[in-house]
Amino acid sequence: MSDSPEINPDSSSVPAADQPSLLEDLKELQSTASVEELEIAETSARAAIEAVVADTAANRPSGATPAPIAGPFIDFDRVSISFGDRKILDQVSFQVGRGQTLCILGRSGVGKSVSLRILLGFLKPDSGSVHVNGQEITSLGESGLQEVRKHVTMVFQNGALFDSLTVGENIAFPLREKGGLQEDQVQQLVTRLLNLVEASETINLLPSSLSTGQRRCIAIARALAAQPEAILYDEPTTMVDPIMGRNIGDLIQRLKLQLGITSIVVTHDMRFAIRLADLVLFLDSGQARFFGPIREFMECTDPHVQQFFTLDAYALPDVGEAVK
Ligand SMILES: Nc1ncnc2c1ncn2[C@@H]1O[C@H](COP(=O)(O)OP(=O)(O)OP(=O)(O)O)[C@@H](O)[C@H]1O
Repeated sequence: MSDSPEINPDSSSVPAADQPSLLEDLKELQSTASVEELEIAETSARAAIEAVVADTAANRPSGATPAPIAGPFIDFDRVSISFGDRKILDQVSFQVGRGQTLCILGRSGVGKSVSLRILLGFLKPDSGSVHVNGQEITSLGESGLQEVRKHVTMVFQNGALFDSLTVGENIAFPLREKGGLQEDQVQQLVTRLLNLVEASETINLLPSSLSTGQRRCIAIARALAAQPEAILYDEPTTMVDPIMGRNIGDLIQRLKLQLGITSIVVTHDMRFAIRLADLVLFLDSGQARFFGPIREFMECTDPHVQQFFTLDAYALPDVGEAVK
């Protein structure tokens, strides 16, 4: 199969220079562009990334970022939650290292989104602990949780954009909220973030005129404006076409490789998970049936995992090939 998905190498074991980057996207231009055009495109791509990285570091208020701790950035330890007499998560554990991407897979209703809401403190587990950068969050009050949400943010399916504000104003919103930036700095950062998500042409549009996929890219740019260390995505490829799905996947990958963002992605899309994940959490009947590297997941012989592959192969025929 010519376009079989590649399994991502463990990012921690690959030298940065060998990792794919935004600049690799430019290789696609090689068949059509002149050497000069390529150099300009490459230079501006590199400049956009470096500028966002620099701004991300420079504009973070001093003392606002907790010092990195040794150990996982996110640690979900034996977490259980029930609604009424329905146990949704039963002693579920997983860990995500800084800069890693975890994909949470499983059939409908197994608690994937509930896990994200627990991580953001919107739901309290009945038992277990959740640490973010070493801090236990399940016992925090609202002000403590708001502090955590500055470092771990969420991109919702619908983008959760303000419909009355233009795209540019939506992205500027968290920058202005945070304070400390001159208006021209806000505008520069908005431009750079839109370049990073390759949507600069949308700056003056209202969200209602965007496609679902574009709204998600803008939501990612707005999430980045808050300078998070981790981004949680709930079904980022639902209701978008395969090309837009691939663009969103490429963007999540770039944020990992270029900005070191930690990602947790809830998805039904196996191809997406194969391309992006360092780690997989597979939820089934309240339990973590599998947690570990994507490569081991692909070889997992647990009958529940195998059944998921089989069902997925019905929905997406060429994923079956990838699983074999
Ligand atoms: N606040 C709540 N009160 C009661 N039940 C809830 C609540 N939140 C979620 N649930 C239930 O918990 C179960 C898991 O929900 P969740 O949204 O995590 O599923 P999911 O795995 O993300 O599924 P899908 O892939 O369909 O989005 C569902 O049965 C849902 O109805």
